[in-house]
Amino acid sequence: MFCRKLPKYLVTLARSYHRTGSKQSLQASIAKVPDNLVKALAGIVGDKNVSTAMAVREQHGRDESYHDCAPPEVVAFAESVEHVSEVLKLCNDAEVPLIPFGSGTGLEGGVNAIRGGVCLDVSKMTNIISVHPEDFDCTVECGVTRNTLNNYLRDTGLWFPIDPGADASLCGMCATSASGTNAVRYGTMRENVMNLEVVLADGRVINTAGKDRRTKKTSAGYNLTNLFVGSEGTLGIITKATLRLHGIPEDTISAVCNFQDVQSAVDTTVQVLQCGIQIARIEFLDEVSVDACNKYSKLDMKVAPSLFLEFTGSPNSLKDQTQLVGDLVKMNNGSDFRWASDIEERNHLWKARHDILYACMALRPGCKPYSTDVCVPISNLPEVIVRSKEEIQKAGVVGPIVGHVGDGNFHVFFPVDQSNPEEVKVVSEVARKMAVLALEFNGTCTGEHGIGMGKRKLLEQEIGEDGLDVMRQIKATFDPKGILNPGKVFF
Ligand SMILES: Cc1cc2c(cc1C)N(C[C@H](O)[C@H](O)[C@H](O)COP(=O)(O)OP(=O)(O)OC[C@H]1O[C@@H](n3cnc4c(N)ncnc43)[C@H](O)[C@@H]1O)c1[nH]c(=O)[nH]c(=O)c1N2
Ligand SMILES: O=C(O)C(=O)Cc1ccccc1
Ligand SMILES: [Mn+2]
Repeated sequence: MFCRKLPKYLVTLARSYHRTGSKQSLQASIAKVPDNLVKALAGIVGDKNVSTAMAVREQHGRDESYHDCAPPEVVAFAESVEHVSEVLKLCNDAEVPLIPFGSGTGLEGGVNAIRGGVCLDVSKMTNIISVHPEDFDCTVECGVTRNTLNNYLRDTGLWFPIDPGADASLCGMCATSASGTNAVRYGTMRENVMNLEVVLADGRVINTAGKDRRTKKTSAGYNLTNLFVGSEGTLGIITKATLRLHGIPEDTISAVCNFQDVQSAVDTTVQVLQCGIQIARIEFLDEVSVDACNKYSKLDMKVAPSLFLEFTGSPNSLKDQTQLVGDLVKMNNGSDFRWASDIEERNHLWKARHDILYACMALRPGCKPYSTDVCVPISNLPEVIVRSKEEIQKAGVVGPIVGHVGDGNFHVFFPVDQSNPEEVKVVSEVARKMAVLALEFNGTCTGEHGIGMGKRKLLEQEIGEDGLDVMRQIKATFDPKGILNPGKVFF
């Protein structure tokens, strides 16, 4: 087993834990940020950019998931890469944890300061540095969100298609390797990032593909860019991203259709892909999700397992695609399509799909989302979804299913009352069983939300002990003192 010297704050933490043996004392002994470090932070980013106010700390101590809020000791707002570099040097020298914060929309507790320390909020770094329409690329600072970028690009005829429902920061999306409904057509962040500017734990600034490089392909050495994509703030702070852009399609049509059972909806999806149809989006909703969606987004869809689809291209190609998919739907005893071709109707449909997390939360007001995120090879998807649904029913819990089924990726939303440990336990057990099932079917426990706090145990099962050791060695190379987002990805 790979081993390294514990950082100072962890030694104190471990000692105190062993003395009293309780979780409470573990929390109470979380690293304190000394006053002189708070002053030094203010010296770097300015007084107005440092806060120890409880409201600000609490805002930064949680994301949109069910994980308990763990506020950092202090929040600093960076306005430049120089700020980020100086703050990192300071925290690294003092061996104080540092947690990057993008826009806090994550779903795995990535920003929760479970070991205290400094939260570095990068949302004020919002420059769009360059757009090269002729090369289909752009470079943005870390705080730019995907909607801001797409509004900026409007007149160029280009867009950045990766769309987690939330208006997340683009570098937060790099950090979690996000995707969403468009991934079936455009890939995930991994396929759409060309270069990253990253500040390392010791304050050095690197460009993962070399300064100012923005090529569609490279075979120059190791793929550092993709090492940082999905690193969840544990290897460095991403301060700039060079991203691939795409042309806005000529024509778009959306549609909804429904099926008698889950199996037929998912079988249709698999057949669409196996026929090589270049579908733009194909999303599955089970009957519980459709019901939640109807109520929350004022739709009147039939309450049945359904597919939301989108086709893009020239008028002729749209005709061919829709005809072929229509035939496949009929073959699987699906209903006729309900088409949405005008832009308002389409936007309403996709807004409803993107709001599904909130629609599910409205099923049990006051509850927080405990969500699963398994992804399997497409041919294994029907069996994994059907068996997961059986597990949910056996446990007697509410668990609407939505899926980016074209990627073999789906979510179950369990609304949980965080203050009821018994309920959290039941739900965690169903979620664990589902993840193990996905692993048995050659899948992953997380297609797009990341490991964060909730899936650390599953990572070992997925990657294996030796694989995890290599990951720890990489972590130790980039962050020898273990200050960057400690307790995430690994225990
Ligand atoms: C309603 C809704 C719907 C969805 C989702 C959320 C919500 C609220 N998500 C999840 C979420 O939007 C996604 O994980 C984003 O990539 C998070 O980006 P933030 O900027 O909010 O990162 P956030 O601030 O939440 O941080 C996430 C992690 O990245 C790290 N981090 C943030 N900025 C960093 C930086 N500049 N450098 C290094 N590390 C950094 C943080 O430390 C943390 O570990 C999602 N996701 C998805 O993939 N597909 C989906 O379909 C959806 N759907
Ligand atoms: O909407 C999505 O695709 C998400 O990733 C968020 C989510 C997670 C779990 C259930 C519903 C929505
Ligand atoms: Mn999703």
